[in-house]
Amino acid sequence: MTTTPVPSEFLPSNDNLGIVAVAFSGGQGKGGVDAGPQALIKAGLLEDLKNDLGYKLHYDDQIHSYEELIPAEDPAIDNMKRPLACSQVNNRLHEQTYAHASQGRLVLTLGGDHSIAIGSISGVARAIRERLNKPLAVIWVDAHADINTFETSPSGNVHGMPVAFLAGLCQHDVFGWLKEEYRIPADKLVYIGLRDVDRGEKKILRENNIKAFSMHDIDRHGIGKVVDMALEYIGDDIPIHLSFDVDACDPVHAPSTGTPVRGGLTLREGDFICEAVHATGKLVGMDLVEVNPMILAKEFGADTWQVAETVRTGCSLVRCALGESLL
Ligand SMILES: NC(=[NH2+])NCCC[C@H](N)C(=O)O
Ligand SMILES: [Mn+2]
Ligand SMILES: [Mn+2]
Repeated sequence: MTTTPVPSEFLPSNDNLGIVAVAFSGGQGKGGVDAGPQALIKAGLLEDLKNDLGYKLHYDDQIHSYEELIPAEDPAIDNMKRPLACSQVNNRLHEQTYAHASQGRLVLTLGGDHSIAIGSISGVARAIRERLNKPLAVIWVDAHADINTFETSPSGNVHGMPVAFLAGLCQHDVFGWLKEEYRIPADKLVYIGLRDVDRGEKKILRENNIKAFSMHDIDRHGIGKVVDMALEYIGDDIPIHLSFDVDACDPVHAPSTGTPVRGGLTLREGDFICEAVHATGKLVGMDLVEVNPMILAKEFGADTWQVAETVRTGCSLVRCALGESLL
């Protein structure tokens, strides 16, 4: 395969980092995931990025809850729960990540549930298309495929649907703002870490020939080979957005999340994926989502090791993707 590398002047200058903190939980039913960004920031993540990794941070010092965009009444439409909140928050977030990315900044979005990838990724994709005339590749690291359409979703939760909207596999008037040129091509999407995929999602993955590396593939080939294959599949000619759902990691490392699934990535496997993506030099955006400090706080109290460990895992993943090296 011959590919033209992305000209370096179009890639983010490696010291300018745009940050958007998104306290949104409406893509699913469990409260507390909106407290994720605050927990990550309180743990010192932004200081680490600034002081240890040397980034110039572009952060508005706000944890956005977008209250003004969330209607009091928001009944389900076509099986989508809280459709107006999900759409309006993502539309606003889209403008925020677009504003950073169009100025050549690498964009870090801290969630929040995974529905926010609709806004974060579409904003970056729009800027990349304008600046480079190229699509955006997405590496989606997750226990789940999040590719249900509103028709196939067993839960009606939008955090199980972002990829379907982003890849144009489903469209709905509620998300009418999500234009064609903000979307990502299904053949530049690759999954790592899948282990809990709904029946309807498997059909969508098969029918659209979407590249996916499950935990089974990681067991068989090892994480090094799987990441090599994923990066080779994308090719070296387009920028990458890394969308990391903390539940990709095993519940041993990330127990405080809304939909944990056993048999996941070790901390090192998660960190390795991030390090390898960083090493490509083509990372233009990252999401870190689904850290929910309340999940286990309810059961065991706020200061349990489970909450601290999940936050620590989230911070580690972000630092690795942004260039923390071992030596
Ligand atoms: N971002 C997540 N944690 N997604 C979990 C999705 C679970 C399930 N597949 C659903 O559609 O509801
Ligand atoms: Mn997940
Ligand atoms: Mn997810």
